[in-house]
Parts: sequence; structure tokens; C-alpha cells
Amino acid sequence: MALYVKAAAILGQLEGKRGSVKTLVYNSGHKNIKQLFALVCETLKYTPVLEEIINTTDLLKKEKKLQINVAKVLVYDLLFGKGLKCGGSWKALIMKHRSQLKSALARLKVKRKVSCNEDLLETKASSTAGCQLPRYVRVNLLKNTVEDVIDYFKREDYTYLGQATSVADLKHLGRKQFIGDLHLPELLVFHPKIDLHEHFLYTAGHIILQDKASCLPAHLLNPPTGSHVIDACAAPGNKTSHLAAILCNKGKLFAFDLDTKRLSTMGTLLLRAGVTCHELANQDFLLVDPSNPKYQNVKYILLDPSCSGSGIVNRLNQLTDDETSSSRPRLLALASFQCKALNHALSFPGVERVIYSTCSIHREENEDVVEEILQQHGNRIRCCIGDC
Ligand SMILES: C[S@@+](CC[C@H](N)C(=O)[O-])C[C@H]1O[C@@H](n2cnc3c(N)ncnc32)[C@H](O)[C@@H]1O
Repeated sequence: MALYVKAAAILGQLEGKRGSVKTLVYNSGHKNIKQLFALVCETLKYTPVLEEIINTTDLLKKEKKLQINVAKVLVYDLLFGKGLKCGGSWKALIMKHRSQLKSALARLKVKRKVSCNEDLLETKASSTAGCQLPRYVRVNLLKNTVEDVIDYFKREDYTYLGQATSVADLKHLGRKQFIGDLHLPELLVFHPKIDLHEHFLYTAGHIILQDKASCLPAHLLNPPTGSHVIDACAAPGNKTSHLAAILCNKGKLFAFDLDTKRLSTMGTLLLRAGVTCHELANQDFLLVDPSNPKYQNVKYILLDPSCSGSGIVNRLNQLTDDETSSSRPRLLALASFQCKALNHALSFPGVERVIYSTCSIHREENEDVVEEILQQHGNRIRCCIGDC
């Protein structure tokens, strides 16, 4: 019983963006963390299907005491999970509707023309607009051209659909189709299920697997070739390599990060991407001296500080990632760091443009402070909000 109640409570907390699955499960005090984690993740995965079954059977109308999240975990376990092994009075309540729920599931499968539960999940996910983000591939212009990369994929039997003309074009890609992004010329868009991590073009640094939201900050900063640029919180360096490509490896890219391990990964990735105009420093950006003559020609700063990730709600894998843990004190500490870093970036005397990349949660958390900074320096900063 406690298992279902706790899982339902965590679903509620996730809706309220009060943390990641991992954090909430670990903080729940439940004795079997692994079992609770699996139940929450699986229920999330099946949520659209569960909601449809709960609606078509009028379950909540028939059982007034039953709340939607409790219903979801119970119906999940009955139909797709272990079959309600525990559950006390909840189990008894849901078992009254067992045959109706099972028939609703069978009807849904007939309607979707699928035979197993997993297929139902897949067709539901792909038919729900916006449920799955496409895979974005940034062509690394330091190593290749967009045309040559397109040709390479075509030779592997992918069909290139040309340049997208509307967002709808990105939503109906087949597994062997790809399309040029609507806004960024070096970005190609693939089916959400395509995994290119083992692909030669990726392992050789010709393409970078980078979401569109993550490509926007460097695109917006758009430093002219030869400029001096600071990437304040740089590791693992996707935006740094994007900046280097925009600079055509000419100029100077000062990249800072506090985390030694991430910085060493970044070194490897930049080497692979053919970046040569960078200078990496394992340093707290807040302690970088703006009056140091080394930075006197810096006109552009990209600020992509650590983020709670709690604005991310639509991807289970991201919800369960450590980066997304966002207990309140951590969120506040990060929000405060973001403001300090923004002010620090603006204190570099020659800086003309700062792109502050953040998520909607932090933007809201820092609303007053950021508004004040924007009023003072609005001509020099742009906020780039991405909950990818
Ligand atoms: C969101 S990640 C940056 C991602 C990176 N811009 C990219 O596109 O690959 C934030 C980074 O900020 C670093 N960081 C946190 N506090 C910092 C500080 N005070 N100075 C420099 N880097 C910091 C973290 O170690 C982390 O690697």
C-alpha cells in the first residue's frame, strides 16, 4: 500500500516541479528505493495510455475517493506491471474494475492495431504531438560542410527532405528521413529514435549531437571571426565547439569550468571537434579578474551556468538524470550563482554582448534581479531560455 501511495505522491511532486524522480524517490524514505523508482518511471512512461484507459472506463467518476495519480500507479501495476501484489484496500478497490480495465486495454490495442503493450506505448508516444523531441545533429563546420554530411547520410539510405518550412515538418519524420532545421543552417533533424552515438561522423567529430536549445546561445552570441570570447561555464564544451566553429577557429576562446573531470572530457571532445582557438582553465569564473589585460579585448561572453534542470518535464531520461535534481536549497543556491555570474560577466570592461543561457525555473526564480540587470544593461545582454 505504502508503495502505491508514495509513487502517487511523487507523481504529484513531479507535476509541481519539486524535484527529479531520483531525488524525490531517495527523499521518500521508502524501504525499497529500487522498486519505487521503477514503479514511478514506468508509470510516467505509460501515462498517456493510462490516462486514456482511466478516462474511457470512467474510473474516477465511479470511485470518487480515488485520485488520478493513485489511479495511474494502480492501473499501471494491474495492467502492465506485477499485477497488484500488494495494496490492501486500494487493491480491493481497483480489483472491482479489473475486467473493465482489461477490456479497455484490449480495445485500445485493437484501435491502435498493435498486439503487445510496448507497441501501444510507442504508437501513443509518436502520435502525441511534441511528446518526443527529434534528434538534432549539428554539423561541425570546422571539419565538414552541411552538403557533404547530407550526402554521407544519403549514401547510407537516409532520405533528405530539404529545408523544413514549418515546425510540423519536424514532427512526422520517418526513421530513415532527415530534414534541415527551420532556423539554424548547420542543424539537421532526425527521427527521435535515431541513435548516432556510434556513427562514424560523430566519433570523428564531424557532427555534434546537440539539441536545438543548446545551439541557440552560441548562434545568438554570434561573435565575428577573430573576436575574443569568454565561455564562462564551459564543460563539456558543446557550446564552446559551436563558438569555435562560428569563429572559424580564429580569435581567442577563453573557456572556464570548475569541474576538473568535466573539463578533461571537454579537452578530449574539443580535440575531436578540431577546435584550436581555445584556452581552457579549471577556474571559478567568479574569480576571473575582469581587469586582467588578457581579457581586455573580450567583447562577447557566453554564460551557461549550472541549472537545476527542473524546467525539464517531458523527457523521462532527463528527469532521472542527476543533473536534474533540484531540492529547494540547491535551486536557490544555483539561482543566486546565476545572478552573481551574470553581474560578473557584465563587469568585463570591453564586453558588448552577453548571452545568458538559463531555464524557465531559474528565470522565474531570479525574475526581480534579472529584470533589474536587464533594465541597467539591456542593450548588452540577451537571455536565452531553453528547457530542452
Ligand atoms: C550547464 S553546464 C555547461 C554546459 C556547456 N556550456 C555546454 O554547452 O556543454 C554548467 C557548467 O558550469 C560549471 N560551473 C559551475 N559553477 C562554476 C563556476 N563558478 N565557474 C565556472 N564553471 C562553473 C559546471 O561545472 C558545469 O560544467
